Amino acid sequence: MPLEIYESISIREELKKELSERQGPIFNALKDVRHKIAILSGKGGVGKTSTVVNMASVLRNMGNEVGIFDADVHGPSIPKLTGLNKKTDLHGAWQMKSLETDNGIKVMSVSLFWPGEATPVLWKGHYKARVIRQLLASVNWGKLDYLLVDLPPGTGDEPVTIMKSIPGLDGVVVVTTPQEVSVAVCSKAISSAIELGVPILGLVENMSAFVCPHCSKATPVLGEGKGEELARTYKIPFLGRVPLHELAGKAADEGVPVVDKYPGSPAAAAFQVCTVNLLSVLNSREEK
Ligand SMILES: Nc1ncnc2c1ncn2[C@@H]1O[C@H](COP(=O)(O)OP(=O)(O)OP(=O)(O)O)[C@@H](O)[C@H]1O
Repeated sequence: MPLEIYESISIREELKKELSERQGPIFNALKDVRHKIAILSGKGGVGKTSTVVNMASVLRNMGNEVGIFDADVHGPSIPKLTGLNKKTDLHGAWQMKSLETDNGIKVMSVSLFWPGEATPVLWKGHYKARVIRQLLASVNWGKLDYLLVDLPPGTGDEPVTIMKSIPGLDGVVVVTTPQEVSVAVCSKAISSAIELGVPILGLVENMSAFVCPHCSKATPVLGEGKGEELARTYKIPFLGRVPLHELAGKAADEGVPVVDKYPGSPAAAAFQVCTVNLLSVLNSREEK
């Protein structure tokens, strides 16, 4: 048997062990969190963070207790997209306090205590992983129905290390655009999650077509149907497609999820559908 196969088997076993961990500081911090869902994209800039904040808001608006953990150390944009510009406090040795958005979503992100937006994070891989694990363990999340984790983009060991750090992870939601270049990288991310035994809860196709704000005509500027095709290939639930829409970008710049700022817009309606579909996937998994 080739060496790589031995390696992947041992990584998979290690991951399974960590995901089912029933002790330790991270397990304790997350013990009252019912569902833990990570959002993965492979390629950067496809709308992973937008999916996180909008799904979180839809869940919150349904009356759930919701948290967001921003694990994207290099481009932590959750606070910006949720209008959080306060800084959090260090309470004693690594005891962190999450901050709450206006509608009561708990948020933790490196950028909440980082000195300035222009200051880059120059941590090495193993140190980054340690900080992320420490952050996860030191936040008092309390009782949550859903914790959404914004993973860093990529298919390397960074998102994998973070997934490994979350005991009892329900699975991942994958986000891609319909563009060939995004779908290709995304399929790598899906393969690595499958290889590691992480359940894929569903796929969201973002920026699926440009909706003209004047005539409402939809034009598939980044291609058509490739996300859904990818979901079919891997037998992953297709959660829905979100159009590229002016109001989604505008809401992000205003620091409010589009589902709250422009609830009647096509992008808001689409995020709503994707979240409801995600909930049915979770329910059907629970019934099994
Ligand atoms: N459906 C959409 N319509 C219009 N603009 C969108 C849409 N989805 C995302 N955007 C915009 O595209 C940009 C990238 O989105 P976002 O930050 O969510 O992507 P990301 O995949 O998380 O990026 P990164 O990999 O850098 O973290 C943002 O400016 C966002 O407002």
